[in-house]
Amino acid sequence: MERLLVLVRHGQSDWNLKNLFTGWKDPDLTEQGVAEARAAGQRLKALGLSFDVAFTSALTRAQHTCRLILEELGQQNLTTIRDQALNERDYGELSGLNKDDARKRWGEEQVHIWRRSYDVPPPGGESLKDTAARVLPYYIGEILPRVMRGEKVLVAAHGNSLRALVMVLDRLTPETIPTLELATGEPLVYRLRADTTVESKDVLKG
Ligand SMILES: O=C(O)[C@H](O)COP(=O)(O)O
Repeated sequence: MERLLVLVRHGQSDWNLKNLFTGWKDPDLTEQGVAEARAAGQRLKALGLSFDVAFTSALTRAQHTCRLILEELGQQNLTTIRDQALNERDYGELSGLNKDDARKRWGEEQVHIWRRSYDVPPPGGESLKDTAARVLPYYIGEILPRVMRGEKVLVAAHGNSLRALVMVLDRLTPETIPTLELATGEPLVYRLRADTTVESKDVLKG
């Protein structure tokens, strides 16, 4: 039985383009982001993949990405489950600030720690550990059981909500997680074993 799980970070958003911390703010995709999402769908289609269910967050950029991928696959009517458990990390007081301005104000190193460390939250926001504490129970309770039943599952979400998931799938540690970067619109195709661990991982680059 195939146990297929595909993770995709949304395409470029308006605030990615403007270099702003986004978090739970809700900008839509840019034109480039739309093209990235469609290209992701095309790459999945080229591999002959299709899905039985899709999951996305409560935020527009991820939902839009999910819709465009499904459109490219000819699966626009597929059951799509939205849940804020899959939302981007809450960036707290950084939300809406320019990332370069933040580096000038707090220093390169501090901003990098907020963005990429495992357990240091940005002011008023969520660390990756906090994000994992909502993403992983949702994965275990809602997503993984479907994968294990043989349903082919698409998850369209965010840089940090997916980093929390990839950390577990790829067995990264608090020490190695800071180097993990997820590109926009680049599907990660996982196949799982019967014991839920990863049998294979393919990154569909453009
Ligand atoms: O929320 C954001 O600002 C981005 O989507 C992800 O930000 P990061 O690259 O700082 O993790």
